[in-house]
Amino acid sequence: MEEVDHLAHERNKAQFDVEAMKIVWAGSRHAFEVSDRMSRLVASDPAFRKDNRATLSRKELFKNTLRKAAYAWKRIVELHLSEEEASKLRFFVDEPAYTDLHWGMFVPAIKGQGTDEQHQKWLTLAYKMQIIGCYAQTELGHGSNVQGLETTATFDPKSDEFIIHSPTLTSSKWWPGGLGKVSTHAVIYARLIIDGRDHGVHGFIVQLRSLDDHLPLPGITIGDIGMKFGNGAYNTMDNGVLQFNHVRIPRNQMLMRVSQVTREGKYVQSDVPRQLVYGTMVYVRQTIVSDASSALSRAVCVAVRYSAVRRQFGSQDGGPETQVIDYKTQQSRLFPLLASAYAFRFVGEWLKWLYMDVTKRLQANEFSTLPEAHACTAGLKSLTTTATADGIEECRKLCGGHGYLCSSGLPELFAVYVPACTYEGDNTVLLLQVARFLMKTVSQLGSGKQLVGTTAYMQRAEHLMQCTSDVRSAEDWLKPSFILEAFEARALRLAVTCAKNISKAPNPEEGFSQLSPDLAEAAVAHCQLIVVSKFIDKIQGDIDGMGLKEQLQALCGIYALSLLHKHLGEFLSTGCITPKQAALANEKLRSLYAKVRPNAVALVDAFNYTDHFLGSILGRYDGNVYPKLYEEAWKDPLNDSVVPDGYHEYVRPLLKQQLRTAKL
Ligand SMILES: CCCCCCCCCCCCCC(=O)SCCNC(=O)CCNC(=O)[C@H](O)C(C)(C)COP(=O)(O)OP(=O)(O)OC[C@H]1O[C@@H](n2cnc3c(N)ncnc32)[C@H](O)[C@@H]1OP(=O)(O)O
Ligand SMILES: Cc1cc2nc3c(=O)[nH]c(=O)nc-3n(C[C@H](O)[C@H](O)[C@H](O)COP(=O)(O)OP(=O)(O)OC[C@H]3O[C@@H](n4cnc5c(N)ncnc54)[C@H](O)[C@@H]3O)c2cc1C
Repeated sequence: MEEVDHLAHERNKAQFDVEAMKIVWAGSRHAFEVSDRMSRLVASDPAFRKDNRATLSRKELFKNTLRKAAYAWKRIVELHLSEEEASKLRFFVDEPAYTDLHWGMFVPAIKGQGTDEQHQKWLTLAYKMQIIGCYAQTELGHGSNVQGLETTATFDPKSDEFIIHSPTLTSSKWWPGGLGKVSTHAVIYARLIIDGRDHGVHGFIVQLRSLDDHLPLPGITIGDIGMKFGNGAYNTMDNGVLQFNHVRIPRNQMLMRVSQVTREGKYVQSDVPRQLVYGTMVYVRQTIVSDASSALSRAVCVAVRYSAVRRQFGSQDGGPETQVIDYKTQQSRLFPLLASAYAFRFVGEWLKWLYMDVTKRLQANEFSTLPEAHACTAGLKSLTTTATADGIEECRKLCGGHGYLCSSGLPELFAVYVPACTYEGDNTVLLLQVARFLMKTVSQLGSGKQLVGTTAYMQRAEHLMQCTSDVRSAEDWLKPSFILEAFEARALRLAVTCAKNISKAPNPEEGFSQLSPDLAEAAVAHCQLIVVSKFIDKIQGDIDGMGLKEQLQALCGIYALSLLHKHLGEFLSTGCITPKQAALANEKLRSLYAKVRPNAVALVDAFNYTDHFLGSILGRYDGNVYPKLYEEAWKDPLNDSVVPDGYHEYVRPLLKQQLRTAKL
């Protein structure tokens, strides 16, 4: 039967070159080609089927994940895929698995914190998956407070070993992904104790399970921590618990790039800053920002396509009803999310560049940009994951009742995604790290110190603290200089107000603690400024293709002005803009929604997602929603029989009883 594209009329309206936008979204032609090839490879292979996850028991689900991970590795080896291709393939398999932690944290931890000899030994094994590793930092009693970890690594000079021990229940490692059932090794974080002296938290490579029979090694107790939020979802991952009972490891299994312990038991701190022990978290936070754009764009793709298919009310003379995407309220909820998906894509690209830059500098023993890299990765991880988790849920609501069906793909996407607000640093805790960085920067204002990078705008404090916006027309709000000035002034004024209020407290720590809700808001304002400014930079760079710049300008305007609208209280109370200018911003926003409307479907097509990856009947490329939803319902195991199991035991007797009562 010929396939009908129910969204063709929408695609025909597009005013830009979708194929060119696919390249911009992917970052380069090369990145697009790799991504496109890997997504098709996964989508066309029935071994990667994923539409049955919500109906599997935990054990079936987990075994299925093991099968897929093994099969993915087989394909990676058979096809001689590069690291980039392999990581894309795993991405499109779209199922959290122990391999995420092996490649995403265990390998980077050894790379970042190990010495050359340690790389030689451990990375060689890890690259071939001859060992499987995880990242075991969090404990039952402490996650955010890394300095509060209790596991100990005591140096025994006699045997030249460390004794790894869990002294309390709360020191049990708790949460590490891949730990529960699969990992043979872990990078664990423990307090280094030498001669009774505590040198703080350090990383160690520890073998957990036998490479022959997979049983835990002596002194190790290990298991899965149990079911998590949602059906399917993150339950494909074996988040684990681990206790050590005086487990011995050789001295050379402490990760020794940052500091070393000599044969004689001397602790040597190299020139490298101690904070590099936290380096893996900086790396992963950076990848999480790019992942946020992937997750949000996926939900937005579903909601945009379905909003174009769905009709409700407004039929004139028996004609078709209104597509719900034409309701202005739908647009005002949906288009800022579409714009955010693009914004997070571009800020993620920039953050990757920043991370690579800081890594190069660290290799050359240049550490000056590390605090900024920490603040940017922490802040943007927090900002983008909060917005994405909220955005996925909003997309579910934008799809009405059908959004609540698992076959919409949105409930599972939300359940898989929402822990990103907690893992790799609780989002509030991370905002407070940004705030600390901002308070330090504010305290340097006027000292003559040159401010660079994302705080360079504070250099113009004298102007930004007293300026009023020159916006006179709605059109002015499209000018980058007006938008930037309003966002810079708001961020700086919020930060300076916090600093002033802290200085009134008996001491800075007390002041910081009292002011922390305001500080978190100041951190959000600073991070939003970064996203807006990187979006503007992107548009001002090389963008080829018919109509691309216009569309991206409209999306950038929507991103910035919808934030301005959402945080109007802050823009007005800090005196950055007037109520009149706020009304003009709203007027511009409405016109931008109208500009994006005919392009909305094409703008989500530019994500180039296969139907397999989207995993959503509502978001199908061809928009053929209703027949497929109807078909899908009959596949539910509950529909295997007409009369359900349990009817004769629990329903029939009730009905009989009512019959008897009725006769009486
Ligand atoms: C492609 C691959 C995909 C991969 C996907 C992977 C799968 C993902 C699956 C999910 C997997 C989930 C996996 C998981 O979840 S893994 C577990 C993740 N855990 C966390 O993220 C814990 C969060 N807590 C912390 O990071 C620290 O304890 C914080 C930071 C809160 C405090 O810390 P502490 O009490 O020590 O600090 P302090 O505040 O006195 O600060 C002291 C100084 O240190 C500086 N500082 C602090 N931190 C950093 C840093 N990082 N780089 C550079 N510098 C840093 C700081 O600015 C300050 O500097 P200064 O002011 O003195 O100059
Ligand atoms: C799905 C998932 C996967 C994970 N994978 C791993 C892994 O592979 N390896 C690993 O080591 N860990 C892992 N973790 C653990 C994760 O990193 C921690 O849960 C996370 O860092 C948060 O720490 P916490 O649980 O101690 O939260 P808590 O710090 O206990 O947070 C509880 C509340 O207290 C607030 N709070 C805490 N401190 C402050 C403060 N100073 N100021 C203000 N408010 C504060 C928080 O905002 C939050 O609202 C995973 C967690 C999840 C959910």
